[in-house]
Amino acid sequence: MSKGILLVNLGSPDSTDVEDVRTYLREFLMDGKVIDSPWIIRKTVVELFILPTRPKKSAEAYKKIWTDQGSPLIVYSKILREKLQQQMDIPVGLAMRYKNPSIQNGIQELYDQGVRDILIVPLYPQYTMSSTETVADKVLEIQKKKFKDINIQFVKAFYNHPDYIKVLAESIREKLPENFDKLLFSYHGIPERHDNKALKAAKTSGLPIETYRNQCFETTRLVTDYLQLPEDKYTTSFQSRLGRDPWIKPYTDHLLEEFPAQGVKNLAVCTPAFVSDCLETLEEISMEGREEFLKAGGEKFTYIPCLNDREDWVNVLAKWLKGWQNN
Ligand SMILES: C=CC1=C(C)c2cc3[nH]c(cc4nc(cc5[nH]c(cc1n2)c(C)c5CCC(=O)O)C(CCC(=O)O)=C4C)c(C)c3C=C
Ligand SMILES: [Fe+2]
Ligand SMILES: [Fe+2]
Repeated sequence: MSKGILLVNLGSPDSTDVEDVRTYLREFLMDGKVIDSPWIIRKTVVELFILPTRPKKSAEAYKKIWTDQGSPLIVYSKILREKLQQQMDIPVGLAMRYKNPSIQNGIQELYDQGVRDILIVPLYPQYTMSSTETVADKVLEIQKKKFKDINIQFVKAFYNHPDYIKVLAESIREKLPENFDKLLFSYHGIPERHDNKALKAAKTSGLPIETYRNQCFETTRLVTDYLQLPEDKYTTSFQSRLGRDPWIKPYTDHLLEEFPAQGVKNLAVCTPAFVSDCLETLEEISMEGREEFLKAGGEKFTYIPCLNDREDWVNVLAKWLKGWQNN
């Protein structure tokens, strides 16, 4: 059977218009793996409490990072796809979980090229239900409805893969300033409830317990071991909270405010839950987070970019994908 690859990232609004942001947020937040309450409660919360006000605020944030080519997340994902395609002799497609280019179109384009065996690559190093799992759900739903004659496989979470750890660590080493006081690993947060669900499922299935929070701490441990950083030089936190439920701790914004009083004046921040720079890294961390830290008395803030289209990252992905292609 003819093989092909589909990279899948989260997705962005089609533009920074408030209406486009609203449509995007509706699709995103109505996903039962993102807001995991019964449909009627989710619908009420999203339509009555989030969508009337959040799109305007989010559109303003998107405007600050938008490029002539569009959303950074999509631009970086497209460049990554192009560079990977140059190294692969099977088709490589790109799709987004929410909005465009859609997963359905991504599969259709591969199908039209004769592909019947697809490897889905969710561009998330750590696994959780609101990222990797919802990609798998959507792909399988589309396969069942429209592409019954194709075979689908998924790349697993790669947060602890030595190849990934090496490129992440090297990307950090290149940007770490001399005499930094602390390196902060800030990961996208999730509600505590989501991790508790994962823990319960792991206990009943007898599988190893790998909550999202554990995977993030393990990423930090492996990278800092590689870089041989002493324990007082780094810490881990979680960003991007939404709503009133408790999210996994510690919270990035709290640490950024507390650091200067603890003597952390020269801070570097990396964001390893994201492989492509996006709203959450460029606006929330590199703009808002920087401002918060400096306002609290910090002196130097270094944002360390995501892997984006780094050559060593493209090479690692190509190596993994060629392994599957030749299998
Ligand atoms: C690491 C992957 C991600 C997980 C896990 C995740 C969970 C999650 N996110 C929200 C709510 C929002 N996230 C938003 C933006 C956003 N989230 C991720 C990745 C993960 N989210 C990315 C890459 C982005 C940036 C997208 C871009 O276009 O650049 C947003 C939208 C922006 C905003 O209004 O703030 C929301 C909302 C929840 C509720 C959640 C888990 C339950
Ligand atoms: Fe998110
Ligand atoms: Fe955010």
